[in-house]
Amino acid sequence: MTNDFPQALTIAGTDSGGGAGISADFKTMQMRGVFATMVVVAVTAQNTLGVQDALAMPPKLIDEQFFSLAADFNIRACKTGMLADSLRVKTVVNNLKQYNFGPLTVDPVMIAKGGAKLLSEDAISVVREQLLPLADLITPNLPEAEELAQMKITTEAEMEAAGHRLQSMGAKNVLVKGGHFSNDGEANDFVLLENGHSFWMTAKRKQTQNTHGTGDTISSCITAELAKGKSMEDALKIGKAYVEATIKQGINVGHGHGPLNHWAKIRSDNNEL
Ligand SMILES: Nc1ncnc2c1ncn2[C@@H]1O[C@H](COP(=O)(O)OP(=O)(O)OP(=O)(O)O)[C@@H](O)[C@H]1O
Ligand SMILES: Cc1ncc(CO)c(N)n1
Repeated sequence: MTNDFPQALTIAGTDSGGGAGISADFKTMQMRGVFATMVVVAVTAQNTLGVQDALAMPPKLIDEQFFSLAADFNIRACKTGMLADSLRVKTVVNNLKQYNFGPLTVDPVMIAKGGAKLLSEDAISVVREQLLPLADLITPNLPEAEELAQMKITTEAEMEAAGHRLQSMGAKNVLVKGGHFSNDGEANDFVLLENGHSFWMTAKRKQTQNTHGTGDTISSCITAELAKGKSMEDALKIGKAYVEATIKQGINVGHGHGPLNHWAKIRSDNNEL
């Protein structure tokens, strides 16, 4: 058997509400034509109104999920999302060092849109020192970039400076997401590539509260594209186009920060990218 259909892995937490975390990753990878697999690090009781409860998995069960996947699949790209605490970050780091699952995208998830902590305070330094250096791509939002780069970010120049700092700390490529940037009409993200080339990915900001899972969706789309063999630059551009489409072609589900429309179509579906 050839086992060559594009396969990707998400290492993250579940969202019972279906909009973020592994739920968003699976929908995104499925829509991008990639077979999705998962390592569940934590389970959350969550909906569009917030996170009601969470439980992290025993490290042994995390190890066993990695082992099961490595024993059977041909995973070509992987990503991390919610990692809960320092013990789980270390467990994931150990496994990533043991197996080759292709390029690693680290989405350093810390706080959910409603304010719930998805990563304990003491785990931030472990992410910075042990996980970030393994990353082919790191995709922080602004508060996460501030924590990891240990600097304030209030301007686009500071977004660029944070990107350079994160690269100097060991991440090969960096995407600093501007969804939290307090400017008027735009949602612009800064990209710094391994070869030193940098650029901005721009989009008009949609006025909507249905943005639950945007970070998970862009990082899992990039992971799916990398699993198909796209270059980092093309994967990033497709990720941006896809998340923009899932927001703009929105749906209404739930009573709070609603989920995205993962059925959304983008230009690259006509092979323009
Ligand atoms: N209202 C919006 N309109 C258009 N694009 C948006 C909007 N909000 C966020 N984005 C884009 O979505 C992507 C994710 O950005 P964001 O900074 O919101 O991530 P995040 O905080 O990690 O998301 P989450 O925690 O919900 O998963 C970025 O490309 C950002 O520019
Ligand atoms: C499980 C999980 N992962 C990530 C996020 C961030 O979107 C969330 N809200 N929940």
